[in-house]
Amino acid sequence: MKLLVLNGPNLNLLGQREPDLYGHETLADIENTLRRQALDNGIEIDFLQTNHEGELIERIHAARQESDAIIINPAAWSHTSVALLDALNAFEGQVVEVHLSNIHKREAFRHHSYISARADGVIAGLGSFGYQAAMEFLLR
Ligand SMILES: O=C(O)[C@@H]1C=C(O)[C@@H](O)[C@H](O)C1
Repeated sequence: MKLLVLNGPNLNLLGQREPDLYGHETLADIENTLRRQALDNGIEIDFLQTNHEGELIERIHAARQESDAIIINPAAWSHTSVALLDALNAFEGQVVEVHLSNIHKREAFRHHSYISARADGVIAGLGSFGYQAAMEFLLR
């Protein structure tokens, strides 16, 4: 399996940004944990974090030929982006949506995610374990 892990805007600040909500681990910490989990399970893994919506969309387009499954934390674009939903609707593999925080316990504008209309599974509020749980789901 070739797994693609995508992270949206401001997640490059993990560890510094609102740690009470998003934790103290850096994105590099999270990616390193996932890299080890992937190695232990014999799967290829690739990562992209971007603050540019078009770059994320174009990486999803490329994944149509390159990746078997996607784990995505769309961050704020969860709540705004039909374009990102449309890109994921053009991807035929499994998609798991991850949110570090429980978006349903937060501001009302975070309660809806456009991406959930495409996701095969949605994980929210488990912190960085959500990414690991998503990989376990895809490996089952
Ligand atoms: O919990 C998270 O990982 C999500 C991350 C963000 O940056 C927010 O904009 C989302 O609303 C929640």
